[in-house]
Amino acid sequence: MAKSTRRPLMAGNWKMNLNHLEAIAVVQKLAFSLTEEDAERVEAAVLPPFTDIRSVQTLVEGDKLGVGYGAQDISVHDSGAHTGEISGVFLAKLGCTYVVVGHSERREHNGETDDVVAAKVQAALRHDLVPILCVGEGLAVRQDGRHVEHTLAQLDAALDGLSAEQAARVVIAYEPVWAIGTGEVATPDDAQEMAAAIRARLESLYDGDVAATVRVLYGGSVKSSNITPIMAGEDVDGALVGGASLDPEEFASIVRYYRDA
Ligand SMILES: O=C[C@H](O)COP(=O)(O)O
Repeated sequence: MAKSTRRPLMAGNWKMNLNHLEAIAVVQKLAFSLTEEDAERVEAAVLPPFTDIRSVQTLVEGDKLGVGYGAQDISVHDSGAHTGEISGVFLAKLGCTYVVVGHSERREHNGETDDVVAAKVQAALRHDLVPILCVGEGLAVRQDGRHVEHTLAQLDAALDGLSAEQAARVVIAYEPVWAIGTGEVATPDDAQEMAAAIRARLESLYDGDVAATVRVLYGGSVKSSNITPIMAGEDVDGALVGGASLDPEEFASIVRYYRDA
């Protein structure tokens, strides 16, 4: 299956930015900036803080906006005595399509191990949410030339025990940690190298169309000025965008990357 059969996804991870009122303004501006052609060619989604999701849902559903949405994290549990945790049951009820799992910030600052990440992938799938599974190496690993091995080990751990049908529903985001929020963007060749390695690993793990259908995103200092060459990679199907997704016009320009392709 060729790249052209996979619908590009531009997902904006707002991280801990924008309150629920600001979220409404940003989503309205984003939807206003996107044309019908943009929406047909590229899927655009925002991943706001939990406290914004209800507002985004009301706006998107009420005005039938062509913008998807999801959450930035999910509990491994479905209910019970887990203070501060957010269940996939609640996210599904709020109409979320996506949930970010295994972001490097959570791995590093919240102690999320490969086992926790795998449990979160399973929690997402249990509630029909699409996990955007983040994998990627830090600077020292890259400098040692072990970036492919490291990233594929994270991938193997996160997908452990999934059936082909489950794996086919996952979106994978390759995010080299050294390129996140630093302005240091991986080259288009770096992004393509890892996206191809991820797809080859899926091919070896699963029969059928899994490797050909799974979307592999790149994340790390993506902007409208660098997205088009990154998207030229045969195995790169979109981007997980942090800082640049907070500006609706800039994010809309990223969604419109194809106009410069
Ligand atoms: O989830 C998004 C990534 O961490 C990239 O963030 P950034 O675009 O601000 O570098």
